[in-house]
Amino acid sequence: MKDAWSSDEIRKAEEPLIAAGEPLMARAAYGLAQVVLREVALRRAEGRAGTADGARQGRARLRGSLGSDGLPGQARVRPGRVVGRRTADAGAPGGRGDVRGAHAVLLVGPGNNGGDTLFAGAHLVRRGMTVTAVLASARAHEAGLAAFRAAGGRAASLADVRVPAVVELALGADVILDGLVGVGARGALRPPAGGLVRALADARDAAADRWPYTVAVDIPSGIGVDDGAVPGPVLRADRTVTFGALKPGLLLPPAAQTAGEVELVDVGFPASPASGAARRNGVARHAWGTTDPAAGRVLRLEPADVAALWPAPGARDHKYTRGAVGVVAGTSTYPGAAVLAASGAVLSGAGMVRYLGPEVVGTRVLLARPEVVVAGGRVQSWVLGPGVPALDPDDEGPDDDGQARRIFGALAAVTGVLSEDVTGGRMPAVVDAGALTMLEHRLPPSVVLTPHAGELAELLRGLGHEVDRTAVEARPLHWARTAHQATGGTILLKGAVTVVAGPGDVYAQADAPAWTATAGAGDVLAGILGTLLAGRSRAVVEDETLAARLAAAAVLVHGRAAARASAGGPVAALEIARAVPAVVAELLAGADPA
Ligand SMILES: NC(=O)C1=CN([C@@H]2O[C@H](COP(=O)(O)OP(=O)(O)OC[C@H]3O[C@@H](n4cnc5c(N)ncnc54)[C@H](O)[C@@H]3O)[C@@H](O)[C@H]2O)[C@@H](O)CC1
Ligand SMILES: Nc1ncnc2c1ncn2[C@@H]1O[C@H](COP(=O)(O)OP(=O)(O)O)[C@@H](O)[C@H]1O
Ligand SMILES: [K+]
Repeated sequence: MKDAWSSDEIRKAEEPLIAAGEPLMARAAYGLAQVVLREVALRRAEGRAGTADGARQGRARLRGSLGSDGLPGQARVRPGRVVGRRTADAGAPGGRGDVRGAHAVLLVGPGNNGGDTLFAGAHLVRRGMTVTAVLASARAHEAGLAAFRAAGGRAASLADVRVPAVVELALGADVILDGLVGVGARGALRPPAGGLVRALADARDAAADRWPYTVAVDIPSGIGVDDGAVPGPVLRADRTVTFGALKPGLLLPPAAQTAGEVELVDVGFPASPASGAARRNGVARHAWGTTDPAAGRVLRLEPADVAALWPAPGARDHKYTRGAVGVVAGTSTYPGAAVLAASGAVLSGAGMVRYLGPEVVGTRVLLARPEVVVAGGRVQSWVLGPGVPALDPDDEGPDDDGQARRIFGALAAVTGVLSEDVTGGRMPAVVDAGALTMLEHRLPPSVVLTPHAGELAELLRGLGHEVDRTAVEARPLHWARTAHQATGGTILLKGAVTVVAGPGDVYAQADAPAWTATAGAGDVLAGILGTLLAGRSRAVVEDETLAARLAAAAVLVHGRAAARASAGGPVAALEIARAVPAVVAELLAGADPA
């Protein structure tokens, strides 16, 4: 599990170590320099191994690895992907490659983030690189600047060289280090750093793959460290080298999409933040109800976590103990969603899937998945709403084949409004698509709402918030938490990075390739989640934080299945469902089904 520490927790971790004289900055700078040396050497070596044109190719390969649209990854790299922990002085794999003559440009701010960058720059100079530091403020870290100059680095003030000249300098470099601000940043980058970064970001967009490899120091300068916002200009990085612990903004959208691959340098922090034990004992729950973006941890599940959560059957299980999923999805106009949701549920291993809906749709579901029982009966979770039109209060007789009536009935049951005798009682549910417009009662956290940004904006508007899709995309964590507080339900906000917010920790999952953004993919996810909730139905009702964990697990499996089905190319929603069994098998076997 990836665990992000807030800027306050970073400070609290640093204080005793600095007081004890631990050389944190030296470790950070050394680790940063090793990564830069490794990446520069790697790209050079790749170029040299090529044709007679190798030298030129080598130079081209030193350039950034983002797509021409600027988004990291798209089909190639998952946004905000976090690569393994690396100790500052271990291995130094890049240390042995030839980097002589390569040119680095350092963007240096006034604080310790600039200090890290200058000390790292000194290492690069000593390894034979030509390094130019652009000092964006009147102040710079004194000892760092002295060490950099003593090593032979050149430093120029932004006030003297001006922004256009820095852009030219950057375009001619092999690698750029963004050390303007780190965890001490507050709000959008102010002038002159803000203007410099805006110009560099524009130049990066225009230059596309001719832009130099860009490394963010600790964080991409200008992101919201704790909430993942992008309040102003940010120079997107190919790689972020972060110190001591991950920061929430490196996991959360939209900031995570500016970080490239994230690499952690161990500077000697403890294994968990100082407040971690207290938070795990429920302080986050007490803090719940505030809009403090730092309340609750920001986590990312990894394959081993999902394997531990997955309700794999034992020898004594039978289909009823494993959980039946009730699916209310699709209408005669939109029958496909029913097939996709039911397939997602069946192929993730439900004991049984029951389908409730018009006969014509039930027939199609049976044709695709003969395992489905097209009849009512006891279930352990509901999947409500895929392919069901939104409720229109002005339309007296919606053309929904009675699906809204069925959904209202199930929602009354899962919220405890109807008695157990009639319906089976409180149980977990997935509320998707049209069912998101049918919420009448306060929800328990065992009900997981699965909107995309547009649907969440609509839901929030119905609750009196002035918000549109763009606003939700700008602050997904904030709006997911707001919706959780307003409805009581757990919110799974879909996107390239999916955010899950419930009564406790927040999950930010980045498992799917961009090809997943295709009609019907969300219906499959609803089915997968329905199976996970049914498999642990009672526990989900009893432990109010479990639904969010299972929701994050469903997102991981869905994303990995999409990646497998895509194999770098287009993917159809039903193929995502078909890839689920192999992904689950690999997870349970302890493998990483990347
Ligand atoms: N304290 C330490 O010994 C360590 C700190 N580390 C580094 O130190 C960083 C934190 O250092 P600092 O606390 O000095 O803070 P930063 O260097 O992150 O930034 C603070 C400086 O930036 C300015 N600033 C803040 N917000 C700004 C904005 N929106 N626009 C423009 N300027 C802004 C402030 O006026 C201040 O001068 C970490 O991110 C990390 O890189 C690492 O070296 C590990 C050890
Ligand atoms: N850019 C992206 N990269 C990766 N996954 C994405 C991206 N955009 C959307 N997704 C995922 O694709 C799925 C789309 O679901 P949704 O919008 O509900 O579609 P539908 O309702 O048609 O099934 C979600 O799982 C979402 O997280
Ligand atoms: K930075």
